This record gives sequence, structure tokens and C-alpha cells, in this order.
Amino acid sequence: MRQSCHRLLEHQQAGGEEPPLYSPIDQISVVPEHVAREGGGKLTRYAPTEEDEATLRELLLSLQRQVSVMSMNLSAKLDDLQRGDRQLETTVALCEIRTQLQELTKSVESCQSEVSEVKRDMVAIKQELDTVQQVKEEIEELREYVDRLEEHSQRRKLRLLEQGLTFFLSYAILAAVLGMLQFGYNTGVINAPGKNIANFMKDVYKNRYGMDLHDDTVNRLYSIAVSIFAIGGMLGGFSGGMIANRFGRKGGLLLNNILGISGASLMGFTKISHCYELLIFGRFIIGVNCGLNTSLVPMYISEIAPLNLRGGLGTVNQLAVTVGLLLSQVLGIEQILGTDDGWPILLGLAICPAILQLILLPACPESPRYLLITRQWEEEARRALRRLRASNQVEEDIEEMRAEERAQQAEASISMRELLCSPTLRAPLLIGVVMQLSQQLSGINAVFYYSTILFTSSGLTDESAKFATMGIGAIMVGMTLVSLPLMDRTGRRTLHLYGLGGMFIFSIFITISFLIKEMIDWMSYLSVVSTLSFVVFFAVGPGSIPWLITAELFSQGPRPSAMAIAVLVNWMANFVVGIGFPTMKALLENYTFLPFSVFLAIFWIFTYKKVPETKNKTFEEILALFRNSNGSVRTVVGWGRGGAAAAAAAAAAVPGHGQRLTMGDRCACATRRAHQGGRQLLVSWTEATGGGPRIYHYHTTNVLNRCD
Ligand SMILES: OC[C@H]1O[C@](O)(CO)[C@@H](O)[C@@H]1O
Repeated sequence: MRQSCHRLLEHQQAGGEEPPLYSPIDQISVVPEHVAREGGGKLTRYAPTEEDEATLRELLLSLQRQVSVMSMNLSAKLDDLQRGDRQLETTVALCEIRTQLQELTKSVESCQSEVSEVKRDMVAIKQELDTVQQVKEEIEELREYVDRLEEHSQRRKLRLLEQGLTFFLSYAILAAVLGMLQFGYNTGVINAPGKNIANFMKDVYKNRYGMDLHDDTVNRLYSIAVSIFAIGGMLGGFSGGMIANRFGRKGGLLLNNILGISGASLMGFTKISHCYELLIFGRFIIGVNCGLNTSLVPMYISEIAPLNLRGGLGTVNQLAVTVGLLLSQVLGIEQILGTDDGWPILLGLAICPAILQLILLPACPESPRYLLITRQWEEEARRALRRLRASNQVEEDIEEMRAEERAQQAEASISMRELLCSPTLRAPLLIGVVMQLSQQLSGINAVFYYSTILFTSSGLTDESAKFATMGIGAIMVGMTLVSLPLMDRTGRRTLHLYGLGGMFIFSIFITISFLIKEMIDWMSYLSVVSTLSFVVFFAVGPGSIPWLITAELFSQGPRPSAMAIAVLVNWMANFVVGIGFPTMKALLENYTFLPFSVFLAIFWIFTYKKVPETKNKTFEEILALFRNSNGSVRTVVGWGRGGAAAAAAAAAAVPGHGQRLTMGDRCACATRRAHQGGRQLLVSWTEATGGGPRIYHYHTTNVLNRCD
């Protein structure tokens, strides 16, 4: 209070302006006289002194003076206002001004708060700019690292492409393809001794029941013995995937020989035991054995073959089939084993490939891919590779397998259901299945099973027809051999297109020759030449490519299940053609081959549009072909624990997608709890020590398994 009075006096003594109307009075009334406020706001009692009283008196006088001045001022102003004509207008204007002043004050306040917000934002932006700069630098580093990685993998691939055929690799291939030879042999072996087997059935029936077996019943029994082989094949082919995962590729093949030996023995002992049921059962068992072989052998070969030889070595599958077929044709002629006494030996000879494989295969290594990716036995895989490559430098192969493993999200194996439901695997599965269909629905087995009848019906004598049939077998072997080196040079897709195209043209020629053979004599030769050419083109592509490409289209996890489905389809189509062709021939007569021409045209278009080239591509690259067509797979490199830098790098590597890389996905791959399908972003990486660079593989869509 005392201070306030002093200040007021000082102000007046200094000749200050007329004080505002409200302030001195307000100040005086703020605090009661007997109370004063000290520093810190604490209230204390106040006792006035004489000096204070004098000051107060002075102050009161000055206040009185001021009040009178103010009242004079006021009354002067009021008079002015009352005198003025525009008193009302002025009041209104003052009110308006006051309102505007209030609004102005409000806007100033809001401006103030906006300014402080902007200030805050600017600080945040600055921080973000710093982060962006940092991220930019990191991306630059990452880019350099990716370039280096790419260079490294390019060099690795070049080295992989330089690998050669070693003695041990050839030995392992030879031991394995005995299974495919078994398949070819048993496919053809039943044709030549057809009449002898029918006679045997009649004799047994007569001995058993004392009456003659009707020709129709004999034919039915014989056709059961022929076709039950394919039923066994379907069963074996379908179980191939499961066996391959459970016992390994080599393990499965070794076990399968038990079936081979049993089936061959049953067939071989059919005559001695006077029991044609044994023949039927034996054919079924050997069918299961061959079905398993068609699944396991191509899988084993594609997994042990070096990248640059995979096509050629895959063709050895079909080479073995054709050799088996030719062997059965040659041994089945009347001069050798195609007789009443010889046929059980002919059928029983199927024991030879099984025993030979049992002897040769144990020395071969298990598939290194199976050991490393499916079993995670790295040392064993390394040992197997060292033997197959005849070198201690196998790190390139190991790295390539690891890359395949990463690309398939570390899935050791994928069930049949998962395979069928996976959107990513749908495309390769469809291609695999259509490729198998293109082999069987091309009509090749119509030629094989019924070539002799076809030739005689187009005018050749029985004798020449038999030799023409054998010629087909020989041409098939020769042409498959010719196609072998082309597979890794020309490429699978190109050869398949040539093969299907040629078959299409010659299937038309076959139909033409059937149609005009009655008019022109030499047309019978046109039918033989057309059929031989048909077979030549089959050997160029559709004979071998479906076997090898199905194994190539899939990585380690889904490969066994995919092979099982594709092989099942192959056997089913084989069965349908075998069973259906006689009826088709009866119905369509000279136009019998026309449906095959239509199928061939469809398969050609499909191959042209959908089948990718797999020549010289690693399994990881093939996998990426399908992922990229469906979504995208990228590899980026992140630092340490990931975070913003890795996320930004990932986002930068998927231009246009805009997906965010969430580090939460990391646990996904570790736990591997599988969910089906779905579009999502998935991340996996290799662990690196000491916070160094890490490789992230991520797919933006259609991943097989979602993990959380
Ligand atoms: O070589 C002809 C043979 O090849 C196969 O297509 C298997 O690859 C068999 O179905 C056919 O009898």
C-alpha cells in the first residue's frame, strides 16, 4: 500500500499525464489498509507510522485533486456528448469498436496459439528432416551393399554355371534312373506277349474249372492285367511326396525296390503257380513301384544336378524310360522271349533294375538339398556335395541352397493341402499339371500301345508292322539322346514348343493318311512316316520336359507334394488314353487322331503363354518368377535391429506398392505358424552378428504362410 502511494505521488510529482480513470482507485482498494503483502506473496500485519500518515494525507489530497479533475473531465465529456447531435451514433460506434476490439483480441490470441503450434511443427519437421537425411545416407549405403551382394551372387552363379559332370555324379544319376528304366520296361513289356498270356489264362481256367474261358472274358482279364499297372502307378505316384519327405529321396528309392522285387517275382512265378491272379497282383505292385519311381527319381536328379546340367541330366529320366521300352520290345519278340515259355521270364526280368539299384544306390549320397533344407543337416549336405562335385569348394552350392531356403520362407516341407490352397504356388502347379497332360494327351501312348494295330490297319503286313513298332522305340531313344544337350542350350520352353508343334502337324498328317490310304496305295507309308515323325517330335520336348520341369518349378518345401500331384495326373491321363483309345478308334475310325490334334494345339498355346524358361535359373530365381508375377519379392538389406532405416529401405525397394515394412513381421518366420494364403507383407532375414548388415527378403503379396 505504502509503495503504491509512493508510486502514485512520484507519478504526479514527475508531472505525469492525467492518470487513467480507474487505475489509482483500483490499486487503493486492492488490499485493506492493515494488511500488506511481502515478497513471495505472504500476507503480514501492517502498523502505520507518522511518516506514513503524512504520506497518506498527501496522497489523499492528491487523490481529491485528481478526482475533482477527473469529474470535471467527465462532466465536460458528458456535456460534449449531450450537446452532440450524434451522441447515439457515437455510443453505437464505441460499442462496435469495443466488439471489434474483443474480436481482435481473440484473433490475436488464436494467432498466438497457432504460431506456437507452427513453431512446434517446425521443430518436429526439422527433426524429421534430420532423420530423412540420415535415412537417405543409410539407403545409399544399403544400395551399395545390395549392388555388392548382386555382384557377389552373379559371380556365384557364374561359378555354378561352370560346374561339370563328375564321375560320382554320373554314377548317382545312373543308379537313380534305373527306376525310370523300370517304368519304361513295364510299360512296354505286356504288349508283345499278349497272345501267349491270353492262352495261359485259358489253360489255367480250363484246369481249374474244367471249362473253356470265353474270348471276351479272356480279353477283359488281360486288359485288367494291363491297366491295373496304371492304377498302381497312380497310388505310388501320389505317395511319392510323402515317402520323399519321410525317408529322403535316396532312402525312398532304396525302400521302393522291395516293391520292385516283389512285383517282378509275382509276375515271374505266375506260370509256375498256375495262377493268373498273381499276374494281376504283380502288375499292381510293380505299378506302385513305378509310380513311386516317377516321383522320386526326377526329384533326386534335379536336386543333385548342377545348375548348368539340370536340363540335360533331367532328360536322362526319359532316356531311361525309352531304353526300358525298347528293351521290352526287343526282348518281347518271338525269337527271344515272346513265347509261351518265355513270357514269365520276360515279365520277371523286371527284378533286374530293382536288384541293380539296390546294389548301386547305397554308395550314392542323399540329396544335399534334402539334407540341408529339409533336415537342416549342414555337415552331411556338405559331405554329399563334396562327393558329387568332386571338390571341396562347395560353398557356392551351399549358399545357393540357403538362398532357396530363404526365398521359400524356411518351409522345410509343405503338405498337399497347403500346396493346393496357396495362391503363390497355384501358377507353377497348374503349369506342372498341364505339362504332364501335354505329355499324355498328346496321344503318344495311343501310338505305343496300339502301333502294331495302327500300322496293319493302315496297310502294312503283320511282320512289317512289328518292325515299324520297334523302329519307333529305337527312334525314341535316339531322339531323346539328341535332345539331351539341347535342353540346357535351347531351353525347355522352346523345345517343348517345337515338340508340340511338330506333333500337331504330324497328327494331322496321320489323319490325312488314314483318310486317303484306300485311294492311294503308298499312303500307308505316309502313315508310317507321319507316326515316326510324331514320335521324333515327342522325344524333342514333351517326352522329357514334363518330368524335369515339374521338379524345377518348385523349391524344396513344396517340391515333393507338387511332384506327387503332377505324377498322379500323368498316370491318370495315361490310364484314360490306354482304356479309352480302342473305343475312340471304334467311334472315330479314320479321325481317331483328331482329338489329339486339338489337345496339342491347346497345349501349344498354353506353353507359349504361360510356361516360363527355367534354363540356367537357380531354384530361388524360378521361385521369384512366380512371386513377381503375383506380387513381388525383393531383397533389401537393413541395419542392426531394423527400425526406421530398414523400413524406409524396404519401402524404397518396392516402388509403387507403398507397403510399410513392419518389423513385427520378424517373429513370423521364426515361429512358422502357418496360415493359408492371404496378401500381406512378410519379412525374413539372416542373422548377422554385431549389428552389421542383414538381408531382408520380403514379399508384398500372396505369401504361402502367414506367421504371427
Ligand atoms: O516314351 C514314351 C513313354 O514315355 C512316357 O510318356 C513317359 O515319359 C510314357 O507314358 C510313354 O509310354
